[in-house]
Amino acid sequence: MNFALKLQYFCNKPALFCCLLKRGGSREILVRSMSTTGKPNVYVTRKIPQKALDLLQGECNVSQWAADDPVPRVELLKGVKGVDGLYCLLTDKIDAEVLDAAGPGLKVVSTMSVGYDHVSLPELRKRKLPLGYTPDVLTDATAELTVALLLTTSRRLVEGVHEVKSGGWGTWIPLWMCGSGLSGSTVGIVGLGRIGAAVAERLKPFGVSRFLYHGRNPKPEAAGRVGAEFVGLDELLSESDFVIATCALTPETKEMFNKTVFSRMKSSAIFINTSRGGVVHQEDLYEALKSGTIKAAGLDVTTPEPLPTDHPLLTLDNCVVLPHIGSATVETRTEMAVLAARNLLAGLKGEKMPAQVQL
Ligand SMILES: O=C(O)C(=O)CO
Repeated sequence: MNFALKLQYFCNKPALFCCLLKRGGSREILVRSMSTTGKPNVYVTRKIPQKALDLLQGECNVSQWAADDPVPRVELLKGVKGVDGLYCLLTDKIDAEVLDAAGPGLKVVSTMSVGYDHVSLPELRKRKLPLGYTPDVLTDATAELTVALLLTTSRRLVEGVHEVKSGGWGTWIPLWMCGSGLSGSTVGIVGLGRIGAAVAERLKPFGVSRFLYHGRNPKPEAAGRVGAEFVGLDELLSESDFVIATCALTPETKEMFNKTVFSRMKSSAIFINTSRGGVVHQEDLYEALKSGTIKAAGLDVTTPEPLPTDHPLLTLDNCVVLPHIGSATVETRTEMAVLAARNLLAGLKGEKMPAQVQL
């Protein structure tokens, strides 16, 4: 929607008073809608799918950073002032400062993501604030992308396409552009949660011979579906041909994939990360890829995001980097946005949310 349409759209809403501020470009527009109807006030930190916005606007007065770029911190701190509910994204750091800026009327925080490492749980606990998130609805899309990234990396698809376009494709050569196959391989999954288990189920038909997994606790039900063995991290690293990170980012997993961990993997190992960039020590990964300590890596997540275009990882042929698109199907992103809206609405009423984090 362009600026003029946006203005019209919000001003057409009954009982809403609109104020739009254009800040040097149509991508940075703050939409404020205020009402005297006694509905709860909520702040939405980004432009979100219309279906979710409609749900919120049906029951709330919505203020929104209606742009595709993340809300600047200073605007976030202003925008949350006095709201009852906060609808945020994984790019927004929700900490004591934001919660204090919102004030004592804040009843609920809802994030349009399954990961919630951007939200300070101790600060929520302190304030007895519930947190909504979006598990399940993105499992299939993220597992699908993980498999796609694994195959892209292991079969060197990006390099291959580049060779075709650049004239590097000469003739059929027996060992040219050879990668690694999944058939008969051992796959190690760090974090056999919903997404990790869905990845394993999708990889099984490729003829993987062994699945190993590591995490805080054994997951007998998910593991049973693919015959995965719960093992210590060292065993997983030394035995796996593919190491896949699908664990949450927590203080325990922060930068766990470091020099020591890479040195314990096979030199033929391929590392895939679709969880959070923060689980990887990126300088160590670069060294491991450059030196041949491991064979290749496929990353859907990095630190920071976006990864600067001059980042050393982007100079490597054996590293495939995607722009955090694990859950990026239209259906999935819409479902995530709607679930986050439903969570927020339930939290505002003091009801149990459809998907609430156990704090
Ligand atoms: O929901 C999340 O946590 C994501 O990373 C979206 O892809």
